[in-house]
Amino acid sequence: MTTSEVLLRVRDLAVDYRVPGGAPLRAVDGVSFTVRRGETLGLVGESGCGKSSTARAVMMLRRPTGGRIEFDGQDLARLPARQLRRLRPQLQMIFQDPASSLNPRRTVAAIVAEGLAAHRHPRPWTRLVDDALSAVGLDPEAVGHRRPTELSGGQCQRVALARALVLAPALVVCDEPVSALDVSVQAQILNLLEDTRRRHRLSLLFIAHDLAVVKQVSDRVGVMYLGRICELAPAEQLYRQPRHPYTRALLDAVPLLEPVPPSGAIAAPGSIAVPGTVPTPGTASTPGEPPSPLRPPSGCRFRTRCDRARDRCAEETPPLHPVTEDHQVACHYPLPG
Ligand SMILES: Nc1ncnc2c1ncn2[C@@H]1O[C@H](COP(=O)(O)OP(=O)(O)OP(=O)(O)O)[C@@H](O)[C@H]1O
Repeated sequence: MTTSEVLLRVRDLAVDYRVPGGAPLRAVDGVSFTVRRGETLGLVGESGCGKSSTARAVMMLRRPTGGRIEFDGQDLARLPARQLRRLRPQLQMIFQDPASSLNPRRTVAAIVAEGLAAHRHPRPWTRLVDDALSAVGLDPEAVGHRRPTELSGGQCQRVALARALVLAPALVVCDEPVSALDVSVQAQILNLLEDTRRRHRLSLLFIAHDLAVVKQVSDRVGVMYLGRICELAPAEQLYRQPRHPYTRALLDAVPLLEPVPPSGAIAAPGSIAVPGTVPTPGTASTPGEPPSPLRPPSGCRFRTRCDRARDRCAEETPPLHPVTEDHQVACHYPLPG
């Protein structure tokens, strides 16, 4: 992969939180990945594994404790404040709960213009705001003067995306962008994100706990467990042939989407309704709860829940290493390929 293909390179990222009495909580520990230009990288894992902390660090909303975040070749943590401010429009984020991330007292048009004002974009803004709203499938005439409380959850997430797009970003970090939405609306927003990525040649860092959702939009997927990436691979490969026992357990525990058989089955309640697909329930589940990040297990962090664990897993931390080109696994005893 050449440097020019990579838009974001995260190296050995660490994020700590202060907690009362004792050592800090390390929420992200040695995470490395790249996001290529025009690519969607999915990050998936159970609640508390460090996905949002990674996202906030990439956005420099929280200063990393260690490691590097290189955006277009520049290390964000070491950039002078003025240069970081100049880069900001290129890095945008959309959040889980669209309604609460939008100011309820402002009109939709004013919300979409917020970034233009913050970055002192020369006026007039009307055309840019209207174009951004149209790009996310909203009629500027119909919604521009409304307030978020008058809109549905799906419409609010479209407004949040328009607010990001109006600044012509190169990277949009999406932190659980559909998990607060109704199932039928989720599919529309995922399709919109995919369509927007293609049309604007955006890179997306797409974070979700739902494997089916991540599968639908991602080119490559990183699986996180207790602050670390345990597997990183092209989406199709990861879902077809996971090599880490944790990824296998996650996949076995959830319904995923498969092509509809010729007879045309109906999607089960609670699944994502994507035309031409139907969920296939798995059998196994991930045993037990993840350990606390305050006291992670020695060696491999997954070993306390892994039925393949041996002595070595408690003694040595498995590094993320390639098992095939583009497919990396952090496991001493990966599943057969
Ligand atoms: N501000 C904070 N102070 C202390 N601990 C925190 C803080 N934010 C997150 N954590 C802890 O850091 C760990 C990682 O949290 P994070 O929110 O990044 O995970 P996540 O995978 O995004 O989970 P979720 O999907 O539930 O948000 C968790 O143990 C969490 O309790």
